Amino acid sequence: APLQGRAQGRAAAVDHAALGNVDAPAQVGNWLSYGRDWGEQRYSPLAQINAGNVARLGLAWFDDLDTMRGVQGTPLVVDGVLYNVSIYNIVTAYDAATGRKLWTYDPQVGAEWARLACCGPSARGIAAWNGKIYIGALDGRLIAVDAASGQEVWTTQTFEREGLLNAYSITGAPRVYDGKVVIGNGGADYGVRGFVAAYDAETGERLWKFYTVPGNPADGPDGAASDSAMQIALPTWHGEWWRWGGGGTAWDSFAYDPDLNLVYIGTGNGTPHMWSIRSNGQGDNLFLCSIVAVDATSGEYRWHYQMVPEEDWDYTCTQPMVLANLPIAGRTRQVIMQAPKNGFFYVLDRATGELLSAETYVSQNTWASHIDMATGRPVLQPGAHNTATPHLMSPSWMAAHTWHPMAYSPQTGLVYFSAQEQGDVYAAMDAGDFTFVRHRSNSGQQRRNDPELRARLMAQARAEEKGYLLAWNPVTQTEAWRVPYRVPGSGGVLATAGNLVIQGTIDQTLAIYRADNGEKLWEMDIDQAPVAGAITYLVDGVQYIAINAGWGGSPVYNLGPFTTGTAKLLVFRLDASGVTLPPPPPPGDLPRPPFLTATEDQVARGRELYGETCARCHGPNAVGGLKDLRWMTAETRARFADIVLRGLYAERGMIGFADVLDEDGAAAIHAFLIARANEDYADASPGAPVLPPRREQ
Ligand SMILES: O=C(O)c1cc(C(=O)O)c2c(n1)C(=O)C(=O)c1cc(C(=O)O)[nH]c1-2
Ligand SMILES: [Ca+2]
Repeated sequence: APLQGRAQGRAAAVDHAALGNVDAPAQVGNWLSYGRDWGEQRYSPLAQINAGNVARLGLAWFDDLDTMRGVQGTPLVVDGVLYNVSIYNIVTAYDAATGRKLWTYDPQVGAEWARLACCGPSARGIAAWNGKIYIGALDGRLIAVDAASGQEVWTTQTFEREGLLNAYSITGAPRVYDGKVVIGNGGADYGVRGFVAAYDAETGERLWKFYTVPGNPADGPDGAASDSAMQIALPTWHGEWWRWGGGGTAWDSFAYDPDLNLVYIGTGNGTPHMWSIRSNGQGDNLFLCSIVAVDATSGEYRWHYQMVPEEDWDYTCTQPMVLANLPIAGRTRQVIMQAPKNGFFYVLDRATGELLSAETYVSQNTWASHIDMATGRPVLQPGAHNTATPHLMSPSWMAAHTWHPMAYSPQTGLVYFSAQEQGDVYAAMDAGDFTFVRHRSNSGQQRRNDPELRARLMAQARAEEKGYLLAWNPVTQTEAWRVPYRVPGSGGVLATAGNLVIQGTIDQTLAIYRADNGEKLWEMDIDQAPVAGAITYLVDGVQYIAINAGWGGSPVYNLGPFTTGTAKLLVFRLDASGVTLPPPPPPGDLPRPPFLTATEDQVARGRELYGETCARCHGPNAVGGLKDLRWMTAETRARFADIVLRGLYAERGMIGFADVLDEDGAAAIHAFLIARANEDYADASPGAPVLPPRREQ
């Protein structure tokens, strides 16, 4: 009861008007918004934990989130109460010092949303304002709950659920800017028309709506805040893109400048991915893969900068956007920075959208050689656009950097983020062969032609891949330092005034580095590879670091036999002792795969169907997903069609796919999985008995 009282009293008392100035004394110990401040710097001025003493860091408390799925959420801390969000948007309030649970709110998102959302039931964050917590649920509900009690205050449905083009979902965190809740949505890989909307934080009433791409011109204006902007966008589209929605979803990042009264929207890829199908291979397709600045009050267009004209690669510019004031060419510039999927780091003037600089941060970039500073346009590499012939693109849709939180330290002047080099093979389907299917990946990619060329290119991509923590100087556009990892897939980043940079790693650790030079100061095995960003906060004079540790989401597939414990919320402080994590489950023997009896054609068909239907959750090439399908038991194999077609495991989120697959298709996928298991069994199971022959004669 006393804790409850404290939560009530304090959550209601917070001076949220100070959110624009999170460094006001009353706010220094809090973490009030997804990126901590409206400029999304993910930099905390707290320095009690610092480079000199971080070696004394220990686990203070943890909570088992009881899932093997990826947990991407950034918690919030408001005056001693930590609000966390787990999969399916389940929100729990804890005493931030002790971990004692105060309340849990489960919005009861249906398990089918594990499939209806492109990338699993992830939730990256929640928002706080004036005694309320805001949840953007996967199924499109924007829900306000009372911060003290966890009781629902209001709910608004933000998108239509029915109809061919309504494959929307919400994975990103809502933001509250001066009493307005801003939320976007995802679905551009399936086929939607992207939009962003703002709601009154007290009532849930919609204030404005901004479409990021034009609809069917025959339908006339939308009556939305974006109507004038669509006049700019429309001439850059060709063909009949609206039949598939066009895409351009704002599925993750926003930022806000209260002085300029601008909301910055990061937009995503087109639907279908192939430009040749979507727009007859013509036009820039505004506002795909752009930063669009709109007036916070009216939602009206102010400026845009398109990073990826002619979007053709599932490149998105929804990656974190960070506002800062930087000394550039002798004067202080108000900038917005982003490191999107395409491997370039951009610095723009955030008042005007003027491009100040852009440089690639990856070692090879097959998309563009450089950005032409006179026109602001990329200079594409020869052959960058997709044709029927498979070619290797790096960066690929897997991104040189994706949603994983990025941090900027005003103390070092450096930006920190998880970078990776992961190429992939692209080939465009003939427009005439493209059929659109609701709630399925509608990429327009062709995945069967030239298998030998593909295999060679894929082998090259795997041989060249890298993952590293990058410290980048945004003024000089050069690398300051890097920490290389074994493989891609490490998580989001936090920077603090204690000269610290904090990141969960693919080696299943939490690691802390010196912010100025990258020297490793502390690392702990946590039996999980966190993808989320850490936060830090102060309660009763003690500084804590918290992180959700649960691997998943953005495709990372080369983890090898990856056994972890369940996802957990971990909280650390100096000199904590006595709290230990339960041991991870033992690896266990891999079930030996059965003989492959299918034909090569059946396996190839299965590979293609797997790529379209299963890879998002189970990992590209059947490696590293939520559940590794190479190592199914004989019992699971016997039930394969019932699981895949008839939803035997629907309550776990694996709902049936009978609407897009038939018995033959399911059998082909099974054949592909058996083929993959046979390929990998010897390596994955060292010491196992000699492999059975690959194929029965
Ligand atoms: O186009 C979209 O609407 C959309 C949505 C999402 C999402 O909502 O998670 C992702 C992507 N695209 C995407 O391209 C992508 O690489 C991606 C990775 C992840 C993730 O959770 O790790 N989500 C998404
Ligand atoms: Ca996408």
